[in-house]
Amino acid sequence: MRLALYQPDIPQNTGTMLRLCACLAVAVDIIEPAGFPVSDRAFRRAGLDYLDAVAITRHVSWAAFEAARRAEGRRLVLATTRAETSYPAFAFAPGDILLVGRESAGVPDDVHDAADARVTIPMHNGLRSLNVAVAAGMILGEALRQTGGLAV
Ligand SMILES: C[S@@+](CC[C@H](N)C(=O)[O-])C[C@H]1O[C@@H](n2cnc3c(N)ncnc32)[C@H](O)[C@@H]1O
Repeated sequence: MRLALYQPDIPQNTGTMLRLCACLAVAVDIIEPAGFPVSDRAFRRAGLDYLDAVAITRHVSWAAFEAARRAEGRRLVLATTRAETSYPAFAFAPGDILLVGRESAGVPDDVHDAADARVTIPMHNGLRSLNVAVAAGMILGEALRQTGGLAV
């Protein structure tokens, strides 16, 4: 299981997700451009703990990420409010990449359409969305539970 961040735009959310992935032994893909510097040096300068415990792969663009993913034959599962499949009802596989969108704008339509599957966290009526790091934590937890990845 991997977590991919589509053009992350809020450093604090990214820090939270990197820490989550360090603690759960999940590798992270950062799809650039990001809204802030995402180099190792920039993360260290920001005082990000756990950096040595998480495997981060940076991709210069969506196209570069897609090329790498397809070469590895991994399924892409998009977390989105625009899906009908509730995440616990989805059958995750160990090689899946869970993709989360920008805090400000989610993902564009072409990225939405490129995903092999789309899952949602059902929410109370009329509410817009969860914080991206919270959504990532909930879905990753379920995906790892299903695939036996919680025993790190
Ligand atoms: C704050 S939301 C983006 C909101 C944005 N205004 C939109 O319309 O997509 C940031 C990301 O968190 C994830 N997310 C938030 N709430 C979610 C939910 N209920 N189900 C699945 N993913 C969710 C998605 O990956 C989303 O792209």
